Amino acid sequence: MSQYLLSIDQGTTSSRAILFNLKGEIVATRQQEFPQHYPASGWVEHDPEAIWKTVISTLDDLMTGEKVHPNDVVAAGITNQRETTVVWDRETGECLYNAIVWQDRRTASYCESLKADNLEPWVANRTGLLLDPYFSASKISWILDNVSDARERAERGELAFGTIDTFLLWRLTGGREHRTDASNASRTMLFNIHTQQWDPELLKLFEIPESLLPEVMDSADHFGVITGLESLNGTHIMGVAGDQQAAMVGQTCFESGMAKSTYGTGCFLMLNTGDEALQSQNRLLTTVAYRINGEPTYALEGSIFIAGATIQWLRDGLRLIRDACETEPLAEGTPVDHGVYLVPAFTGLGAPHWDPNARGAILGLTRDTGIKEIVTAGLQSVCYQTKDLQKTMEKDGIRPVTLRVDGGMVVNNWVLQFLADILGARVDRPDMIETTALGAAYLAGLQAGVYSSLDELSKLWRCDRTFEPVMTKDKRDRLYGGWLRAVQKL
Ligand SMILES: Nc1ncnc2c1ncn2[C@@H]1O[C@H](COP(=O)(O)OP(=O)(O)O)[C@@H](O)[C@H]1O
Ligand SMILES: O=P(O)(O)OC[C@H](O)CO
Repeated sequence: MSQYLLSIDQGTTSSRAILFNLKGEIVATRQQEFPQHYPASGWVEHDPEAIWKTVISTLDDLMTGEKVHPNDVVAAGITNQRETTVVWDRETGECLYNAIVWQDRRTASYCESLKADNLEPWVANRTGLLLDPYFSASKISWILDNVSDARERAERGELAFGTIDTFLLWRLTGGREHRTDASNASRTMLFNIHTQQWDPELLKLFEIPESLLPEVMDSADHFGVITGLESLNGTHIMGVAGDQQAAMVGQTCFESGMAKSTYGTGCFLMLNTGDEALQSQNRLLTTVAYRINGEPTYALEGSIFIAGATIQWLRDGLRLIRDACETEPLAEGTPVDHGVYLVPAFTGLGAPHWDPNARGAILGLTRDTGIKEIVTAGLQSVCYQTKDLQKTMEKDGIRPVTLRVDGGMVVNNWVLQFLADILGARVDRPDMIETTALGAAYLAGLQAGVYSSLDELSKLWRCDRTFEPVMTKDKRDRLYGGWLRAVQKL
């Protein structure tokens, strides 16, 4: 009998079910996209039922298609797009409103009003986060204030809130378990990262009844048992982590100073700071990387809202390319100093600017500008934004000892070479780039006793390719100077 770990990876644009063998190698994958809804400028929503459908159909398809019996699955893990907020009725399981997605900016003015009351330092001290619509708290408040009767029902204890992990766990366990893990809780802006508990003062500030909230567990823990999904009945869910934190586990960045950067829809650079919740003086976030045996490990995070989404926009919005893989040959045939800068502030700017009202721009256009310059500028924008994060970390006196990259974009060798050049630092790509799903599987495997320690997992990491910087410092400074001027113009 073969033995597997199963990972449920619920991302911003698609849901994936991945089966790993116990060496952490992919055995089979299923993936399904679902629609994005943009009901107003700066608003982004998902239909939670569409998310649920893609999750169960990828799971069913994987298990039946690969002829795997639930008894062959040692344990399952869930990893998810973070912050995205769902509120549902505990009795009927019905959602009150669409999921409000992490990218959604509708609560920008509410967050501004809290900032105007000088509450940001107070909130940041407790949560490690900045007052931005990105996080769940203001999204929950919005639902309670805008859906008819929601506040009264919440006060009567009839409603449940969850990030996507919690929503899926609730549904997969037939409404039995209302739980999350510390990494996801740390993105809500209601969780005190020092006490590792929901913070009553923050609940008061955001006017959120405590009865809405899930129980907070370790990231490797016993979350519940799947019922009502024939292909997986009886499977134990033993790992949960937000997708960026799961990627950190998948990349085995377990030592203080190790960093990973994930290039999917957005880009999220996280640096392990060990048991110290190091606070940035330069607008990076402090977050829980993972919690194991009750011990939190913290990370500094730089969040970039738009990375691979720029390439999707070049494909679907501007129709300059038909497929993301066309970007690599186009960039290879373009000098890096073509003078065009694309600033993809489609949903505002994240770290280190945190400007929800900024919007995108293309600068430096001339009569010679063509598709290849604009596409190359799109790829470069992702690297320049990573440089912004590196500079910000340096201001905090921190330089990563290693930078491991992953996510859908890192198949692009040109991007990784330009990244190494513009950072002036080595970039390592592992042979397995599905590190988010792998991290959730590792957490489940740890809890199930498949792996005895984090050290054992570290030994499984394999490098596919290292990218060393070759660009001169002069050229790097010149190119990056142009980017800074472009951002300033916004
Ligand atoms: N060859 C490529 N070059 C540049 N970007 C790419 C390439 N292939 C995929 N991408 C980008 O990677 C992203 C998909 O990565 P993925 O990790 O699956 O994202 P997510 O989990 O956020 O949905 C897409 O935004 C896509 O545009
Ligand atoms: O869905 P991804 O991979 O772009 O990740 C989204 C992040 O979790 C948002 O914080």
